[in-house]
Amino acid sequence: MIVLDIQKRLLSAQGEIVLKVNYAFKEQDLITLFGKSGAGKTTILRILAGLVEPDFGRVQVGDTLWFERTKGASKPSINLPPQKRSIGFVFQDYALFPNMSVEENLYFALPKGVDKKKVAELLEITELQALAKQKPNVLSGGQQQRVALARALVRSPEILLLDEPFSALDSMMAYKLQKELLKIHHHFNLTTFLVSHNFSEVFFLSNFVLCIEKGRIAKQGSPSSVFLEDMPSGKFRHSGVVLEIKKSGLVYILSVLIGNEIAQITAQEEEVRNLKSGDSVILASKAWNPVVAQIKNL
Ligand SMILES: Nc1ncnc2c1ncn2[C@@H]1O[C@H](COP(=O)(O)OP(=O)(O)OP(=O)(O)O)[C@@H](O)[C@H]1O
Repeated sequence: MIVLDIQKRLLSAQGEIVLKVNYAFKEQDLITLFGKSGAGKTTILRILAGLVEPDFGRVQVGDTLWFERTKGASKPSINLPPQKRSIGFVFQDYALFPNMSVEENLYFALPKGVDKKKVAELLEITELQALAKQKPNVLSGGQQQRVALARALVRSPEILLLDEPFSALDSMMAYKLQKELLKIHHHFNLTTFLVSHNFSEVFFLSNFVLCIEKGRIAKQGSPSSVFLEDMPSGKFRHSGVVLEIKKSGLVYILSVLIGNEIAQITAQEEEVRNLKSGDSVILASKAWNPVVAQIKNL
């Protein structure tokens, strides 16, 4: 279990909010932190990493306390520094060293005494061997992201923290890397915390979602239990994003992007009345007919 039982006062543009999280996460889950901008998602990652100190509370990983400070105490009784926490993280801007090659970026993160084979293994699993001698500035965004991911894994962390790692990538590249992330998550038995705003990403990757609203847990559970209440059930169910809604005679033709594929279905006026391009939807089947339902943002 990873226990996060913390409180921290945050200063937001709307004034002060209190980040208050008390949850025991299952190890080896892929957990998405979901919520509006400013809700406190990144701060949760930073508290886990030891980069931000809660006002009081406890962070415990398995039997080890990483942080503990009782309410009213003048200082924490335990506060492991980031380098002592078994954590790897990848932020949106990748933060690679521009003057070092791909493999040098990885060697730099390798702890003393660890076999250099670890770097070779990670270059192989992230399919970066051919680019090992290149500098980051000649790599595509997706390749740089893969280097950042490989570097985060050099210290064999138990926990991987990802702050919107796919948001700067086009949808094809993001999908490819998401598949790779799943492979890595299982291969290294990681517990992964991912901050994401993207529904297809949440459904494709995570088995647990924590919705944060103004610093509090608003909802938690599997992606379908959190986002698909009152949604149609059916033999197939895919989440996607509406690209286009066109009227064709008495019905509407809806183009929906699901992963990298565009699906076109016919829909009735009542199904599309409140929909617009960019909305997230679920496509399902009811008595062999496709139906569409909007996913409501929290
Ligand atoms: N160390 C800190 N002390 C006080 N306030 C902070 C601290 N770090 C962040 N904040 C504030 O807390 C609020 C939540 O920030 P955070 O980055 O966690 O939000 P978020 O949910 O990740 O948002 P986004 O999706 O926009 O990245 C922000 O208003 C921020 O200014």
